[in-house]
Amino acid sequence: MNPDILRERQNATFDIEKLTNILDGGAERTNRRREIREVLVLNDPDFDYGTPTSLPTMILKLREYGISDPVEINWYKSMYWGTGREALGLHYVMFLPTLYTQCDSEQFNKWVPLIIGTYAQTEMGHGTHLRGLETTATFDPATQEFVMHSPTVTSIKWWPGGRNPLFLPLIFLSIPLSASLFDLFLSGFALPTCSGIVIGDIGPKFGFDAVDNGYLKLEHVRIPRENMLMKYAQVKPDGSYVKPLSSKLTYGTMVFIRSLIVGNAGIVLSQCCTIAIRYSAVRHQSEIRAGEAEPQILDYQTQQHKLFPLLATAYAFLFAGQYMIDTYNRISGDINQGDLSEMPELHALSAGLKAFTTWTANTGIEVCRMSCGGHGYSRSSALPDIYVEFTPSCTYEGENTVMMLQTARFLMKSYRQVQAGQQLSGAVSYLNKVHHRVMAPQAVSSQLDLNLNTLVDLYEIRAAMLVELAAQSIQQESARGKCQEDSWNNSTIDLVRASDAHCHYMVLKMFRDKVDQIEDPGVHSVMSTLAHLYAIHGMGNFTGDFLQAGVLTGAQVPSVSKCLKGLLAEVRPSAVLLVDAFDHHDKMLNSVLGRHDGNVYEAMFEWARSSPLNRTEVHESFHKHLKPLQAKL
Ligand SMILES: CCCCCCCCCC/C=C\CCC/C=C/C(=O)SCCNC(=O)CCNC(=O)[C@H](O)C(C)(C)COP(=O)(O)OP(=O)(O)OC[C@H]1O[C@@H](n2cnc3c(N)ncnc32)[C@H](O)[C@@H]1OP(=O)(O)O
Ligand SMILES: Cc1cc2nc3c(=O)[nH]c(=O)nc-3n(C[C@H](O)[C@H](O)[C@H](O)COP(=O)(O)OP(=O)(O)OC[C@H]3O[C@@H](n4cnc5c(N)ncnc54)[C@H](O)[C@@H]3O)c2cc1C
Repeated sequence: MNPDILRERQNATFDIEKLTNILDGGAERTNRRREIREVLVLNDPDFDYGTPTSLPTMILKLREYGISDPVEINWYKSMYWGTGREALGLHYVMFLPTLYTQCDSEQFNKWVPLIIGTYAQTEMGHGTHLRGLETTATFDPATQEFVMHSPTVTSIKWWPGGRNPLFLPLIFLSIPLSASLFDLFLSGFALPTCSGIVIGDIGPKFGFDAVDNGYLKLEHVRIPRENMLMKYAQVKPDGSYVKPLSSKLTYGTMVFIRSLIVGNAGIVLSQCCTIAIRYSAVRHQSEIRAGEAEPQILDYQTQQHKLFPLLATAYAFLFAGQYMIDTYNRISGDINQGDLSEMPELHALSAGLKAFTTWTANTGIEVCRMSCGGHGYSRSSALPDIYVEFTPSCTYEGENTVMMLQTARFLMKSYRQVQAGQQLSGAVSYLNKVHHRVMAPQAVSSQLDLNLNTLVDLYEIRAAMLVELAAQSIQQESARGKCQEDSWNNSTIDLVRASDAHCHYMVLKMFRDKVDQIEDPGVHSVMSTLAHLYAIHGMGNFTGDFLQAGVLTGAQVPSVSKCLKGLLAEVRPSAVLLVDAFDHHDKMLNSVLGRHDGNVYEAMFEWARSSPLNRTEVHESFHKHLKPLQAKL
């Protein structure tokens, strides 16, 4: 083991295993995750990663082991495929959940065990604006079929991932009866027997190469009436339409996957922090004091300032992901029982946190890559591949700006309710104080109050102020004679800013609540330090907001920076131990820089030598192209 990394692991001030258990949701979950990793994947003689049979093997193994929980599927897949994506991601996280949540019992029993599918909602002309989707599904009572049709070039289904060229069970969103409502259809076409279908691949992408994203054009293709997913809405044999309790129930799968993406952003950021911090512990470069040995780059304050706030953010997002999934499971359980009262809040929370966490993690991956210098740009670091695979999460499953505006819609509605004298509960209950003006900033002392509860209060006041400012912008636009829609559009910068601040407050609050639950003194101490770092770092990035909210004075601003530097120094001794607690297996990370043993250079040389370009002393292209050319010169 590299001596630097060995030294970093001595004198631990907290129990790493206990922290890993907290991240997994308990010791039993840690044991189960490791069982899946060690027994069901690594020590499985059929484990054949990287071969053409990998995908079918994985599917059959998941079924053989009876793994159906989304988190356990993700544990298995991420061990099997490492940090990359694979062609069946969409099947597990969108196609199957749609069948689970939108099929009636007969359809469920008929389809779920049997098929692999994709989710074809987006069209060439519309990905965000679902009410603008153009694909039609027209019911023909004479034949008891729906006629599926792509009326325009912009209605061609575009992007469905994992498009299987031969058999095409897919979930469709189409406009069967009226522009405002659309429903889900399962359309199983066996190509090429089924005429009226034009299918293909949309071509090379920025990345996501393991997933074949396709296109699908339908020309009056007929499917049985029974293929409409009929849990919430039905078309009867006589053609009568039974509307769902809410038209937004059709959107349920997107809420589910957005809820998963929150935790996934934490996982991906934790992978990158593991790579960058372990590498920064073994990389020596330049000098701090003339004549002395080159220091570990982790001892540079700027390197700590790049990485330690991201380390704190990774923990914050992992805890937010746990909260999001628990909230999703609770509310979707209520929805299943017909209680839709909290559906709007679930939508607003999942949409906002999906955007907030993916935007932050997306930027953070690049900071981790650049903090590793040239070796960070090598594919051997795994950081370029992680970035390329993660960055579309800011676009898919709800484009982030649009998602933030959905959260803003909920915040504005909540603000209006408070103005009308209603008492709010849940995540927006802090807006009650705005109405009663108890949001007045506390007496701000000359010293920065570092109590975590106080910091959460300051973030709450900041969010409330920005919500109020956005609402006032809309009111001012209306007062200028603008219609409601234009008043909204002319305030969308403020609205996104308010949603961002609301999510930031929510994430810090979840972090603080999780720290409060930690009983082990050592783990509590180090997690409390990270939560403080997360809060103070955000205060440094958004100082203007806190000044504008009156919860920070100009005189206190220097102490924010001073406090931040102190917290960076406090984290430094535990940095490697804190990434060890993420418990990412070398085989999954697949990173020369992030190896657990820290033996980076030896592994990098071996990695380079294994490159296909180094198979022969002189590359064949020399003999094929250059040598004949030289002979002519
Ligand atoms: C730990 C385990 C980890 C597992 C790993 C998971 C990681 C993930 C890996 C990646 C997986 C797969 C690869 C990705 C493949 C990508 C697939 C896709 O992208 S599928 C397509 C996704 N498309 C979208 O998300 C479309 C976005 N657009 C919309 O959702 C809507 O058009 C919207 C919400 C923008 C607008 O809808 P609409 O116009 O109908 O509504 P209004 O804005 O007019 O609002 C009216 C009213 O409705 C409420 N509303 C809207 N949506 C919802 C909802 N979903 N639920 C509840 N309520 C909703 C809205 O709030 C308004 O309410 P009101 O009271 O009137 O204000
Ligand atoms: C890797 C990848 C995989 C995908 N897989 C699938 C899949 O399997 N199945 C599927 O159905 N789809 C899939 N998609 C499509 C994806 O869901 C859409 O790209 C996404 O919903 C964004 O919609 P759009 O492309 O129409 O972007 P647009 O909405 O056109 O966004 C373009 C710009 O317009 C802005 N904008 C749009 N509306 C508003 C508004 N109301 N207010 C302010 N600004 C606005 C956006 O903020 C953005 O800046 C995938 C996409 C990617 C990148």
